[in-house]
Amino acid sequence: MFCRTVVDIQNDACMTNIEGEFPPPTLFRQPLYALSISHLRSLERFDSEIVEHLTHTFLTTENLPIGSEIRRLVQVYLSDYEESFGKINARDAVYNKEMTFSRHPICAYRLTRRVTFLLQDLLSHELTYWPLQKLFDSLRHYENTNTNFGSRFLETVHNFSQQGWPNIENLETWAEKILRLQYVYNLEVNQLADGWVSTVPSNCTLHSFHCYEIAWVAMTTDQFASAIEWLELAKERASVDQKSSVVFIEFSLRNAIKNHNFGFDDVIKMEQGPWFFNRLITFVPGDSKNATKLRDLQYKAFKGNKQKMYSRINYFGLCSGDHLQTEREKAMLFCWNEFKIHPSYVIGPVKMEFLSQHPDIIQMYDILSEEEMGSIISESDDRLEPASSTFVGYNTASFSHHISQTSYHRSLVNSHGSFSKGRDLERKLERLTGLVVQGAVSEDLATASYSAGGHLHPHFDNHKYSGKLDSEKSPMITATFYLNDVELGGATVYTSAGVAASPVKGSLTLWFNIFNDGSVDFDSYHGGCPVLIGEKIVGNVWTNYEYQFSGKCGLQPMEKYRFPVNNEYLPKRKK
Ligand SMILES: O=C(O)CCC(=O)C(=O)O
Ligand SMILES: [Fe+2]
Repeated sequence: MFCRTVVDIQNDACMTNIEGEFPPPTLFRQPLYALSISHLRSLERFDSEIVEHLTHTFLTTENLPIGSEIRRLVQVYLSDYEESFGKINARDAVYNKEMTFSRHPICAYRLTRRVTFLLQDLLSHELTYWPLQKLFDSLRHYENTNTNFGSRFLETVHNFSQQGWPNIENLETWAEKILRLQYVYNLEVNQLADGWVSTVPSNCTLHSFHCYEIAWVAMTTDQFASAIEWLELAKERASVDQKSSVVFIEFSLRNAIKNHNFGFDDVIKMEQGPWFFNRLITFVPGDSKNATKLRDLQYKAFKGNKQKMYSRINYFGLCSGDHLQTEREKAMLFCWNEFKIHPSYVIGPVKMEFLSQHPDIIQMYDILSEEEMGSIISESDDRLEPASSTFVGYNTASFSHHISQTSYHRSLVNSHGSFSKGRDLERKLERLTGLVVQGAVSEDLATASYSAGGHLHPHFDNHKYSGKLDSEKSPMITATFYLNDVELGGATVYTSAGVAASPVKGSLTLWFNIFNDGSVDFDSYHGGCPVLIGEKIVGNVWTNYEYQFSGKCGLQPMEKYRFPVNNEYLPKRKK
């Protein structure tokens, strides 16, 4: 449960059930406003249409008498919208704008919140507190309904309601995503709240109560250091914006500090979760600002360590642009034109690059056509579903923390099934690898789509149906196709190999998940970094081992597969 303001949270009714005012419309399928960029875009379009209606009605004062509650609620909605445009007039904003809120995590948070809370306030007033369900039933007769806003407004609301209403869970997921961006990329809370995402500014800022709400989600997912930081910021902002109770925030802050200190252990601190500070926090105001986050200490101490337990640490660094390969490893990397791998490339070679040698991780560029990418993306849109833990092998990833359990598969959506261009991709992969890819050998092409804040924790690609890591069922090779340009963030990182692949549209990365004896190679451990701005859509093809090489073995166990360069295997690296 997520209350809208600090003032509300002090109110018992809010604690019981804010959703009680509007029981969730069970009739409608749950939309994915926090996960799917296309759903989010439709929310943004709806918001913009609402603003158009409201500004229009606003001009006719007799519909909204000065001093009336309905006028106040309209004003609240419009000024919330205007704020996201740097205070320009809503009427101008709505005509000038492109779809920009959906790309940006703070704007998307504000957008989702505006429709979830502010529009519902408005509707509940306008429509005399009917539960939404009833409202929608009655809207079938909206032609005869006389409202302040006119029947076209209700038509817009009605049409949107067919696809489902945003709810508190969507908003919590946005808060989780903002927390994840902060945590992985080590962003400053006050910069985020000023609308900055890494180096990119925006007009979408956060008030004291927004900061409080984010802190609340941090607390419920045990991210103590972040909870304390967001509460400190909420307190600072409340004393300026006067929009929430400083006393109440202080109360929550004491609570967060108590919880932090209760879980913190000085003796084993370097083994503790990175969501603590490096020492106990006192109740002296601002004390946490002089403490260091364990995340930072641990990163300094353990980065580049190839053991699995440090994969999370490497993930932070690689996502943030650090290179964790040694100078020797880097010296072995290069690009080349590959024309010998298949006769079809003799005249038009493929541009290839070693991102890592030993383990071989390759990126190949300009592999997909616009038509192929467009077709796959549009087909994915029709069958989005939140990623399930079995599909992407989450159960093999190491995590011991609530943050991962809850937000793990709440940050991206998958689409599977048969794609009309799926066979084309398989055929290309056969030419590029010499492996049999078509038919039962591979999983069907599956896409994963991430909106801002979406990520995939480091993991092995094990077979989607096997509960445990099983070499016979592990894909031998993974090909990840990048189907769009990501504005910022969203690299694929290999936490043991210490390298990141940029999601370049039309390219693919290719790597081996197993050794030549079929056992799993830990160097294949990888994850998808959170998207900072924009969206990321990838297509994965997993080609299995058992069909390719049953009965074959290498001269030695646990040898890595190699990728030839114009038909020649490069000399092995000396240990
Ligand atoms: O999105 C990425 O960068 C990686 C995707 C991936 O590893 C997976 O879907 O298993
Ligand atoms: Fe993967």
